This record gives sequence, structure tokens and C-alpha cells, in this order.
Amino acid sequence: MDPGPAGAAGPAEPGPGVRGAGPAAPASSLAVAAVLPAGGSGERMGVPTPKQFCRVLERPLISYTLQALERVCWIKDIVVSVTRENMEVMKDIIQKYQHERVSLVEAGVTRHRSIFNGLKALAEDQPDSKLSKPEVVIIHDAVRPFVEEDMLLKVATAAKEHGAAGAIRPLVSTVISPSADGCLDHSLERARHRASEMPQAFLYDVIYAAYQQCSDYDLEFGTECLQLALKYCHVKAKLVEGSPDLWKVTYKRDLYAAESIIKGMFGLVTLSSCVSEM
Ligand SMILES: Nc1ccn([C@@H]2O[C@H](COP(=O)(O)OP(=O)(O)OP(=O)(O)O)[C@@H](O)[C@H]2O)c(=O)n1
Ligand SMILES: O=C(CO)[C@H](O)[C@H](O)COP(=O)(O)O
Repeated sequence: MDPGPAGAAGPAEPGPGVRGAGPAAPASSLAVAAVLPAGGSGERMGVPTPKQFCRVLERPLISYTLQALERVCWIKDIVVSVTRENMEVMKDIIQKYQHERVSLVEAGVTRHRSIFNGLKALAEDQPDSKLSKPEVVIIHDAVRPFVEEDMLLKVATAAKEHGAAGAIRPLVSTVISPSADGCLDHSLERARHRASEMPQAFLYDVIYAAYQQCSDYDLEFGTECLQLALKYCHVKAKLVEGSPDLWKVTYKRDLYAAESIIKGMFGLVTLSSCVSEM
């Protein structure tokens, strides 16, 4: 286990993303970068602090996500989209927890706009940029801290082959479509559908071209990057089964769940204490 950064506050975290010897890296010729949208306000969490900055065991949630990515040595650059008002907060987090290879860009008013801003920073025509255009870009929500290297490798490799790839999970509940009068219109067959999670990965040229062409409606209301690659670049994403830990911290209770997973990683929760609580 890696110790936490020297002098950093918070637990000496095992860090998500590192277990055992780890999976093999992709071919060294594959240039990979990551974009982390972190410009949301976390309305559904219902607390004043945006959820990515909420503390879990004394450490901001986004710091765990950054740690999971920066421990993957083949991810060269990590671009984080943050609102102007939280830029200083983010810089303080980077300094305090000694995050590496992180660049900041200004977030947009929607998630898609924040991602687009991150992609623009990686484009080759950026003057004075220390970033270089990657072949593959991973997109991962700042509020999904438990991503493993193995999963990142799977989506990056599949993106190189297929142009796009994304993590999926089985649906827990059936998805239904209501009609305008609040009654059931139709219901989807659960076994034939999947929940789309993160991370996702793309050939950079594919996803950048998709964002450049996409409509204001997509940028405002879209929730699915894989759909943009399909709609604008005719790229059918490879879907990769992910672990349950990829879920997105959304509600207040998710912070408690994240805390208990991190404690489990530290060995702070023993099996007997779990059993006695059941
Ligand atoms: N304008 C936005 C909106 C969202 N995000 C980011 O996109 C990710 C996933 O979005 P979501 O979970 O919906 O975050 P919020 O928009 O913050 O949450 P809510 O929908 O509850 O307001 C988060 O890391 C969030 O910070 C972003 O970068 N820019
Ligand atoms: O769900 C997703 C994948 O499809 C995205 O990860 C994302 O979290 C969607 O966020 P929002 O619902 O706020 O747009």
C-alpha cells in the first residue's frame, strides 16, 4: 500500500485503484489523457458544498478520484473542469494532497459543456499549452472515486479498437416511461437494457469531433457521451461490464457509503463489526 502524501491530512489511504501488482499497461505508444468534469453543484445532495468537495474521512471526495487516476502511470495528463468560484478550492486541494499531472480548466454550465472545455484544452492548437493531444481520452466523473486501473485499461484498450467504450452495469430497477398525464406509457424489458456508468474512453479525434458538431440541445440536456460519438461520428461504443463500486455519489447517503468503502480499504471495518451491525 502506498502511504498518503507526506504531511497530507486525512487517512493514510490505500487509495482506490491499486490492488496487487496491477494490470499490464497499454502499449507505451498509446498516449492517454483523462478529463474529469467537476463543475457541478450537486443539487441532489442538498448540501451547500458541491459534492466533489464534500469531505469523506477528512478528505475531499475529488481527491480520492484524482488519486485513483494519477496512480495509473500510463495516464499522462488529467484535466479537471471546475467552476471559476471553486478554482482556488481546487488549487488548494491539489497542493495539499500533492496531486500530480493535473491541469484545471473552467467548467461549463452543463456537464457536457464542462467535458467539452476539458477536451479543448487537450486539442493540439492550444497556444502555450503544456498539454499534448492524446490518442485516447478517458472521461470520468469526479464523483466516482472507486475506479480501478483494470477498468481504466479495459475502456482505454477498447476505445483504441472501437473508437469508444464505456462501463455498464445491470439495471437494478425497471425503467418505465410515463405519459404526460402521469400514467404508464410503456416499460422497458429490464434484461435487455443496462445502466451506463463511467469511466468511458474515446479516440480523442472521435469525441472531439462529436462535441464540435453537437447541437446546443445536446450540450444543454444530453447526459451520455457515448451517444454523442454514435450520433455525430457513427462510432458504436464497446460496452464493458463494470464493478458495483463505479456508482456515482449523488445523494447524501452515498457519502456514508463511500466512507464505509474507504474504511474497508483501510481495514478499519472488520468482518465481525459488519456482521454485528446486520
Ligand atoms: N455543469 C456541470 C455539471 C456537472 N459536472 C460534473 O459532472 C459529474 C456528474 O454529474 P452529476 O452527478 O449530475 O453532478 P451535479 O450536476 O453536481 O449533481 P446534481 O445533478 O445533483 O446537481 C460531476 O462530477 C459533476 O461535478 C460538471 O463538470 N459541470
Ligand atoms: O450517467 C452518466 C453516464 O451516462 C454520466 O456519468 C453522468 O453522471 C450523467 O450525469 P448527469 O445525469 O448529471 O448528466
